[in-house]
Amino acid sequence: MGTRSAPAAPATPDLAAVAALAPDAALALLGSRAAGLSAAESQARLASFGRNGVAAEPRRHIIVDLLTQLARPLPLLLLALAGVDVATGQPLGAAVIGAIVVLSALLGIVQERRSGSAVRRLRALVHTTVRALRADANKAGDTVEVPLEQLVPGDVVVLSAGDPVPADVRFLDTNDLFVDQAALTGESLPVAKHARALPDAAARAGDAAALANVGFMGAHVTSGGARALVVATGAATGFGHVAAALAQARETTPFERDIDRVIALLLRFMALMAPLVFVLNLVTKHDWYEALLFATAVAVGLAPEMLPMIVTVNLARGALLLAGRKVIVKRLGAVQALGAIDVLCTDKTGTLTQDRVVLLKHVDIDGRDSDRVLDYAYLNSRHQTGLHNLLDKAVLDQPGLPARLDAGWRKLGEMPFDFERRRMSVVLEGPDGARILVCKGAVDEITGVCSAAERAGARVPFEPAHAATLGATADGLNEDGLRVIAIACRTLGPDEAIDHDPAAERDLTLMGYIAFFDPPRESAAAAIAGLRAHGVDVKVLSGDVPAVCAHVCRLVGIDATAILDGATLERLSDDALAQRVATTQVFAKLNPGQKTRVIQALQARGRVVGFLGDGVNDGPALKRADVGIAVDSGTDVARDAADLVLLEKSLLAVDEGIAIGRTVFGNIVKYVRMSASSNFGNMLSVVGASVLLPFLPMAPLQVLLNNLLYDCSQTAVTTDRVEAHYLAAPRRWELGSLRRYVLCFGPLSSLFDYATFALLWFGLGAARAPALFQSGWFVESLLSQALVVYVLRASAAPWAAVPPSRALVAATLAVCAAGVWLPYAPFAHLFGLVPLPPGYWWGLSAILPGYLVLVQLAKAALVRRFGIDRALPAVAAPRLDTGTA
Ligand SMILES: Nc1ncnc2c1ncn2[C@@H]1O[C@H](COP(=O)(O)OP(=O)(O)OP(=O)(O)O)[C@@H](O)[C@H]1O
Ligand SMILES: [Mg+2]
Repeated sequence: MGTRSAPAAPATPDLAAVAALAPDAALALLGSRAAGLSAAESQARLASFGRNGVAAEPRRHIIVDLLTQLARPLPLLLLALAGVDVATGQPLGAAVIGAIVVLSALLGIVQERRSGSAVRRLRALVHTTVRALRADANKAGDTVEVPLEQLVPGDVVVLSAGDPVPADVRFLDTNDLFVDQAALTGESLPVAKHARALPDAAARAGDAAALANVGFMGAHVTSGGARALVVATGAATGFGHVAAALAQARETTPFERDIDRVIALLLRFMALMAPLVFVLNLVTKHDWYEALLFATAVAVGLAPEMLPMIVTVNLARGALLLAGRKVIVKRLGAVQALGAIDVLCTDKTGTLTQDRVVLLKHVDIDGRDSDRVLDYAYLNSRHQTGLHNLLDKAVLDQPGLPARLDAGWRKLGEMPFDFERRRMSVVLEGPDGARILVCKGAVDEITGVCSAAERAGARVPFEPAHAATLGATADGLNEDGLRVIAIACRTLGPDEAIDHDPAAERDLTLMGYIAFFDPPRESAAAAIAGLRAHGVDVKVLSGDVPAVCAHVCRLVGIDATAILDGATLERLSDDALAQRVATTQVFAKLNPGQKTRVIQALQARGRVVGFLGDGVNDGPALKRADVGIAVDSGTDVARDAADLVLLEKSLLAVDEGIAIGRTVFGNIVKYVRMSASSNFGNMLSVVGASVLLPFLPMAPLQVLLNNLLYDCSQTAVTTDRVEAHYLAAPRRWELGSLRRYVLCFGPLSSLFDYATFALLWFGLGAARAPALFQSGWFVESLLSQALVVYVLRASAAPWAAVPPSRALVAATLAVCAAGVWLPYAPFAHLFGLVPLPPGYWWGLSAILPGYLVLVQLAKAALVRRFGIDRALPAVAAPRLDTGTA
């Protein structure tokens, strides 16, 4: 097969214009051909059109990163001051300021980059691929798996049920294609698509969603198949901006907003204090330049510049730990959110139950074995082109059937499955030429469209009188925990048209039932008990009937006494539903929209909700939940919508993941509390010293250096262990407890600063030696902040608490050693540091332990008075109803 020379990549054409063209003309317009692009063409186009992603973060050069870091008010101010230094003939000072500014920016960049690339590597493990035709493939019509992000306009892709529509596409040929574009247009039912030209498409350009021969990025194929031409990718897609907006909206979790609030709070504090420090020093020392320099340095010390970086590093560490448990993080914020969830909602099949469903029975309406029922079930599963789920697979796996039924039957039409109708039909022509509609689906949804039943070979009308006896068979199977699917048929009239209209599902004859054994996973009961022990409620959101849900729930230890079904839920107002979700653990017969409503109702009650699912019908719920968790073996739609992907289907991994998320959260809280209190303490000392002293209490450069060293040591907090109570229950951020913390430990640390001042001033004659005073405070401040971490990191006493991580110990030792050594370093004079007399060290050896002991006493008092940070309002423990597993 010859490949023509690569056509030039055209600009992205208008989708409506392409819709108006015949398939061949559409291919030509995009410079493509039916056999697809060649590998080289696709490469070239990828370079000019860019990746097919809405939120593609370009990899920036480190210099660009550095410049962005520096282009913020504080670094700019500092660099301006360095400029003043140069102008006033102090190049050394300028160099040191410059070095410190660049160093602290680099520290942030390096950490964030390391985290970023780790997360990107992990994400690459779960990317979605599409089958694309390659003009230069070995065999015409061969497809290659192409990562979704690498699709380009002109690519020809092959789509089938369960596939996401990977870009904006023009269908080239279709085979009973139905597409669900609810996420984009709000139509809840799948819409039929075809490949014919729509000459008037341009006139309806405003109503792109109505175009029946195009598919939109963000939709997915519910049934049938198609070959499609990629027209627009990435941000150029019609809904690219919508998707980008959605992605954006999703980025800020309550936790992230809390972090932003803390940052805003600290910035306000800084904005208040820095001018005050400037004025105080100006008034007392009459040197505006020194005062400005000092106030700026203080501002740098107070700026929460490291906080975003610490949060990112913490989350990335969590993501790596989760990867070790075979859980892949797609959105970094989800690590913390996973630790925060207090309800886990889960789908039933494949999560609580095993991946294998076994067909146990095929019976007529009276419960007698019937091969005819199985035959019809097989014909339906065999010819339907929607996703083959576990039920279809179990039917198709029946031995012996294919040989008997594969010959002689021809498919004429199909009414694909959807989660509103809960049934699907195929229209077939039998070996005898008769045309028959075969329908299978949920029992109520089938009997609703039946007017008769087959009993002992005869067709009996469907009268209310024996509706009860009819139901009894299905109910009996359900009671045994079997999933039941009803089978019904209708012979079509000779002139009855065949199309995709589900209205043809009427006047059916109920043939009987097929029943499946869907055993629970061995690990499910233990995992659910574990989740509950960790303060996480487990709720089941299923599309199946109440009886089957109840059966499975009993086996895995979920209380199923009160089951809310979809129809009842539909009648409840949002408020009423919010009431009901509190006491209900099991929700049955839900459609995808109702799964979402349950999650919203829980969120309205202030719950943090995780959702675990694997089906196409779980997509909206996965998006809506605070953390959407999909399984790798599930549908692409589910994996796309999820924040976390389980490589191994196991609830145990979720339970372990929650502990990791909580550790991350615990360490972030730890960092915020410690740095906020030490900042506050430093402020109290600086303000007092500014008023009392005739010189600056610490040279501006020393303030900067001190801050840099402390920040370095604090990054190791991300590796620390957290206390058991942090793991035991979900915790929420509490600004109240942060305030308490800061108001208690800030003044305490300041108290010991003043003790140091007194020692230096009265004991060591620093009144006439500013450099000695400044060096003395520099060392005390650094050591006390680095060491107090060991008291504040846990609510238990240091000797009783969980041991600190080795990295934290190493970082603290390094910083303390640096602090002791710096006054004696060969370059000490650059920072205005001078050697300290023995008297100072003696004094310090009393001040530091005194400080640590007092902090421990104060902390113990706080814990006694307010408890270890208040946990969430206790979740009413559900009654454990353990059946026999
Ligand atoms: N392949 C199928 N053929 C016919 N009917 C089906 C098929 N798949 C599902 N149904 C019907 O639709 C109902 C809802 O589908 P499904 O069980 O997949 O929903 P779900 O919410 O994912 O439930 P689960 O919690 O069991 O995973 C099923 O109980 C069944 O009655
Ligand atoms: Mg399911």
